[in-house]
Amino acid sequence: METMIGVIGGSGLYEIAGLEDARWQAVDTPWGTPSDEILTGRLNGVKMAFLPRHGRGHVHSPTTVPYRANIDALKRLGVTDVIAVSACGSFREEYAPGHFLIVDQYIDRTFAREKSFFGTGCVAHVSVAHPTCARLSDVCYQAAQDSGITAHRGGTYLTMEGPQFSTLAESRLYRDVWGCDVIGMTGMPEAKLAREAELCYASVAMITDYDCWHPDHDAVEVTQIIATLTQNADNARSLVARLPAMLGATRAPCPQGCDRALDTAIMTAPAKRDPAVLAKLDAVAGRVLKG
Ligand SMILES: CSC[C@H]1O[C@H](OP(=O)(O)O)[C@H](O)[C@@H]1O
Ligand SMILES: Nc1ncnc2[nH]cnc12
Repeated sequence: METMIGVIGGSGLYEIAGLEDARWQAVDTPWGTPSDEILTGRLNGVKMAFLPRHGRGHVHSPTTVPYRANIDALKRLGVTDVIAVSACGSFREEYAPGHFLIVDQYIDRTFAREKSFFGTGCVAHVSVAHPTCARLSDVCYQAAQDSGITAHRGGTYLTMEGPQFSTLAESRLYRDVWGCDVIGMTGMPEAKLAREAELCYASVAMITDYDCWHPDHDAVEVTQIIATLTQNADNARSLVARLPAMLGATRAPCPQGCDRALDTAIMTAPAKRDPAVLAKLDAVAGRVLKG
């Protein structure tokens, strides 16, 4: 199967350079309009798609990012592997601003977002026990190291609703009691939706601050995040630029089964499925619903 790499750029990463045949493309979805047009092209012969999560100019808040439309649009374009880049606060002394963390677990504290493509008319339950793709995460970790970035492999991303940053009590709870490694506002439901859409998904957290728990550092502010991101956006671009050569133009099935997540997930009996709901699932679940 042909590889197509989808990159979701977070705060501070609104475009990538160097694509051949680059063009910004509007994609309509049954779930609404994505955050922005999608930049498509090729890098080292591999198809690429880039979507700024908040839109160019940072238009969408973490709550209003159209997560379902974004994932559907990438799937609809033929994306197979999604690399999600996110600015995150650190709960660990040794994960310092400027470092990257390849996330492998989440705690989802969001409450004001649509979290599934499925529901009345077509109910499905996918596993998110291992919400990121180990194969793709390994490649991201290697690409970070090859780029000279201080990178860490594996950690838990606490996703808060925002848009305000945490209180000190929340920060201490997430760090000292729940053992989380980083905090951000966008990792969920994005990762859950990518799994429902049978996309391999890896999360690259760019650490920008120590949130507000650290006695020797001021509580996080946007100016601090932007300053760290400005210094590190080139690192993120360097990581992304290495991915096509590492992943190759064709791909074998995911060893973890991310690309077959719906094989046993749909509960609603075929005769009871709502045709209007099925029509909306054409891109996300077409593989299992067509048959
Ligand atoms: C810029 S301050 C907080 C903002 O930055 C992160 O966004 P993203 O995950 O898209 O890089 C964080 O989650 C908040 O949305
Ligand atoms: N400390 C923090 N809390 C939530 N989101 C963030 N994004 C970057 N730093 C953050």
